[in-house]
Amino acid sequence: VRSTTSRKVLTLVIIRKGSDILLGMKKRGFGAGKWNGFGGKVEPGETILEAAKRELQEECHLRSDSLREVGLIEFEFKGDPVLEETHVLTSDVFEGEPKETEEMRPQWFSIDNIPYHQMWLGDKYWLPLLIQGEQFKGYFLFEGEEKILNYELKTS
Ligand SMILES: CSc1nc2ncnc(N)c2[nH]1
Repeated sequence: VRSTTSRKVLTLVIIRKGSDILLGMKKRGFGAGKWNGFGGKVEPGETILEAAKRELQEECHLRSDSLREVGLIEFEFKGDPVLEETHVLTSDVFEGEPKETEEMRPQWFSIDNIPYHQMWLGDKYWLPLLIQGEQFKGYFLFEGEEKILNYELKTS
């Protein structure tokens, strides 16, 4: 049993186009300097889906009405009692062109050229499952941003 005092609910959206995926270079704040999916906190009164759509629009000006939740990942950071409950959603149906914002610089990556060395360490474990169309549940225990102490990952 993992005794954490609270959970933060986050979304993480991966948009696909053929054999490419869209990632954003985080320009400031938590995770700055890493390529990541688009997303952030779920506000009170928002559903996961509403939050994911909002963040996608805010962070790169894409609109999608067909986001599907395909993964649930718990990120824990040693020493930090808040557990990040991250809902991973994806779609290949969207409108608009990705636009750079203050938060994120978007870029398309071929799925066989994903910049894992510039991403969160756990991504190389679960992102391939998303690309293969699997549903998954995971738990990652980080120590700082550059070390994974333990992880579990299963397809469901
Ligand atoms: C959307 S916020 C976020 N926190 C994360 N922690 C670890 N790995 C990630 N990919 C993360 N994304």
